[in-house]
Amino acid sequence: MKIYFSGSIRGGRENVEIYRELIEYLNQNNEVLTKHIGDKDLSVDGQTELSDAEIRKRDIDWMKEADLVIAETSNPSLGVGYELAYAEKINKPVLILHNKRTKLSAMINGTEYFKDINYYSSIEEARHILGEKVQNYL
Ligand SMILES: O=c1[nH]c(=O)n([C@H]2C[C@H](O)[C@@H](COP(=O)(O)O)O2)cc1CO
Repeated sequence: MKIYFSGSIRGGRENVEIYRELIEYLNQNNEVLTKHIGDKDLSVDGQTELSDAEIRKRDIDWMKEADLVIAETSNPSLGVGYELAYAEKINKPVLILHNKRTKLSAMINGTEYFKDINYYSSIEEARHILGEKVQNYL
């Protein structure tokens, strides 16, 4: 299955290690199209080798190609929020992972389209959730 993994870049890179581990785990049995999100060398500046218009076009194309969008929403990010709304607009299945420490935005939690919202407190728990749920989207 092709997965569009969504996570914060310019919103802050504090959770990059979580993104990296989850992408590595997902990529064992799937193809993650957005592996760069887990790249520890990618800073808060984002992918400076591309223009912002090129980034947006590539990412929208990847999202259209993907079977599933997985968004890690713990670190607030305008891009992640935009991607979630875009996934809703094109009717792409969405699974959300959110750390229990913070409260998810009402604009996401209050959207009926986002039914698969999963709260976790450890990376093991997050991996377990993905292990249980991703296969349901096959
Ligand atoms: O360099 C980039 N590359 C890229 O693929 N994105 C996309 C993928 C991420 O899921 C999302 C992150 O948005 P933001 O940068 O606003 O936190 O936007 C965003 C940027 C920089 O905004």
